[in-house]
Amino acid sequence: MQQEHLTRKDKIRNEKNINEADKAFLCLYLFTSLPKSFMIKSDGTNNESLFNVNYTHVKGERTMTATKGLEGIVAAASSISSIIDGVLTYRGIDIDDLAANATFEEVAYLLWYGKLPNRSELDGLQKQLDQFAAVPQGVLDQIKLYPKDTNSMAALRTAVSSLALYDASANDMSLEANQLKAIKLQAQLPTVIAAYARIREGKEPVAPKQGVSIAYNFLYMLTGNEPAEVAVKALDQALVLHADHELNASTFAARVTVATLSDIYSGVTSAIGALKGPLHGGANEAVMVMLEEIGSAANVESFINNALANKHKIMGFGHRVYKNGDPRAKHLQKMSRELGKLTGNMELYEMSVKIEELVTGQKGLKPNVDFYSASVYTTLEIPRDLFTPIFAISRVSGWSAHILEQYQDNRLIRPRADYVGPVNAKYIPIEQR
Ligand SMILES: CC(=O)SCCNC(=O)CCNC(=O)[C@H](O)C(C)(C)COP(=O)(O)OP(=O)(O)OC[C@H]1O[C@@H](n2cnc3c(N)ncnc32)[C@H](O)[C@@H]1OP(=O)(O)O
Ligand SMILES: O=C([O-])CC(=O)C(=O)O
Repeated sequence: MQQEHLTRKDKIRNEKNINEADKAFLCLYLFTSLPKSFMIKSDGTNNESLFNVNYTHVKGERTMTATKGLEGIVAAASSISSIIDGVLTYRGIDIDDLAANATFEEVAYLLWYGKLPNRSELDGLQKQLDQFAAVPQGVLDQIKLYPKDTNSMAALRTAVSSLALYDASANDMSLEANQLKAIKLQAQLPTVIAAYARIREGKEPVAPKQGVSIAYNFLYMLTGNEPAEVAVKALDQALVLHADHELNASTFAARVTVATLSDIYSGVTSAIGALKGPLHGGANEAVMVMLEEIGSAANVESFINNALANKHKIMGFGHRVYKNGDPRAKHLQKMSRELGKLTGNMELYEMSVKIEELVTGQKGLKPNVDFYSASVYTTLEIPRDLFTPIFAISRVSGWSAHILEQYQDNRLIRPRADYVGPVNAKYIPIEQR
């Protein structure tokens, strides 16, 4: 076995380009055979740097130079979603195909079970979602006690953590129990968010409806009214587009948490905390803050020129992995345009297009998934601070699929730090400091 590893490793080392199978192999090889936090580049090019780890010696112990932000580090093998040459797939199916044809429930099933559901499997999932969608009264009572100005993602993080307290199977680590908890979380997140949004306005939560899609139910529970078909369709497609994204920061956080063999609620709570930040999921709300600050299409040019000249980040642009554009953004752009036309208000869409022209023209940065989702959700009359919670409604499918995958072949995730602090320091008694 060791010989086989070495032969393949040497083959890869000598090639100019390595393929995905080789990359996956290398990842496994490196994690099982070499010093455990060995680094490789993930850009597909083989070169000396593939094996070029900068070692330093601290007290005889070999440590490595850190890669800031873990850029290019392959930290897990996964069969859930892939980004290869700028193409995103869920279980091998192109996101463009799924965005055009799949419902969010089909996608969630695909992520959890590795295949598209047949009719009876999809019906079975719908029954389970119906069964679990109601949230324990204890959780609703707690939400009523949250300060009215609580940050929406902080509220979601706390509520999801407390869902565990009402689930007798929270610490059951069997595969069956964890699969069921994944469905439970998927069913309950929309209910929690809609309830929170109503409670803070002094309204009673609306109970979930049975036999309808997650997109429909969320809009229904939020407003108490039957949502328009076009709104349900747009939200459903947005949920499809946000469902999973390989080892993004929140999914990685979830995997790190459960790799200690902690429970699925802890993993999802960690993930919500990571998604909240404006460099990740929180960017969709930050885009809307920017659009509101700009105010109208006439102000776009001066605002963007000024922001770029002052080296401010433009929210919703740039991406760690996609350098030639996020394949999800074009779907959201189209949705933004169509919803604008339907509602007869193209202002946000036109502002967004103008921003894109300027930022791409001047910086070469392309919009990511968060950019056009801001105008889409606003046109759907969703409050700005629910954009990131909506991301979580979708991404909990991916988080839980990754958590299940992590449990299947678990190893504690514990990298090393490159120590750059003082050495040979001595304790100084307090009276001498
Ligand atoms: C669902 C998601 O999480 S998608 C990402 C959502 N986040 C955002 O939209 C926030 C805005 N974007 C960003 O902050 C970044 O592009 C990130 C966090 C997404 C990726 O960050 P990194 O891979 O670390 O790229 P990094 O921040 O090093 O950027 C490289 C260069 O591009 C610049 N840059 C990157 N993004 C932007 C941006 N949105 N606006 C202006 N400049 C930018 C950086 O300032 C940096 O310039 P420099 O080399 O002159 O210093
Ligand atoms: O992958 C990332 O770094 C961020 C992202 O686009 C996502 O989570 O959808």
